[in-house]
Amino acid sequence: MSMDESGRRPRIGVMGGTFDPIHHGHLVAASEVAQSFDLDEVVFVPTGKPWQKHVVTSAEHRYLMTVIATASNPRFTVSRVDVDRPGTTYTIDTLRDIRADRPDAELFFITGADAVAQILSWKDVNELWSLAHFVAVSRPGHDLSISGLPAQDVSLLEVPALSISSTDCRSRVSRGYPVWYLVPDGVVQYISKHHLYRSVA
Ligand SMILES: Nc1ncnc2c1ncn2[C@@H]1O[C@H](COP(=O)(O)OP(=O)(O)OP(=O)(O)O)[C@@H](O)[C@H]1O
Ligand SMILES: O=C(O)c1ccc[n+]([C@@H]2O[C@H](COP(=O)([O-])O)[C@@H](O)[C@H]2O)c1
Repeated sequence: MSMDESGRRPRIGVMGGTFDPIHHGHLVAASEVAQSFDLDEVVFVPTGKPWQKHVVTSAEHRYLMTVIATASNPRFTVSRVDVDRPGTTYTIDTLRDIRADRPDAELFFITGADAVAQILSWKDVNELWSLAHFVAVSRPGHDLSISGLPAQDVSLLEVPALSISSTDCRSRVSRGYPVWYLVPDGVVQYISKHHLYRSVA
């Protein structure tokens, strides 16, 4: 996608996450930011090897569940940059790779309230602000605060509260509880077909 006839730069959201599994909290957050920030596209970027999270499932399964969950939305796409890059996943590399792919675009990195609270611990945090505008969305159970972060580079957005987490989805599957309506139908079927989360919480 390049600049349109009016000279407007494409506005691209980047939704990074471990997505183990992807759920409706992620999808609503991306959809709301797309609406509020007039985005042309949201690129979902499943992590390869996140360093601040215990990952249960292979990157390939998490990537495929993300593709299934986003397939019906013409403005949602999925990138393999983090899955394919060897080594630990850092957002600084994610944003550099997406920028290299979309040199014309304005990037908006989407994070939930829990993730943004940790952002000062992220690799090369002071360089992140020049690569993207950050949008921190509300999440039940977490205070939405951006104190200590550069105000011109970070926005706050209230989104419909969905009290869903991947941890809870994994736990429910392992206990034999349904995850229908917490994750997209295709993801329910993918989890069942590949016997994911049967013995993990
Ligand atoms: N219910 C939700 N509402 C708003 N934002 C969310 C929600 N769930 C996750 N996010 C945000 O989506 C991004 C990716 O989240 P992630 O894939 O780690 O899911 P998670 O549910 O937090 O996973 P886990 O329970 O395994 O820690 C993060 O920025 C996170 O804050
Ligand atoms: O760059 C970092 O150091 C860093 C540390 C923790 C999380 N992140 C990113 O934040 C996003 C959400 O991560 P997570 O672990 O909550 O799924 C995802 O894109 C991660 O790559 C990035």
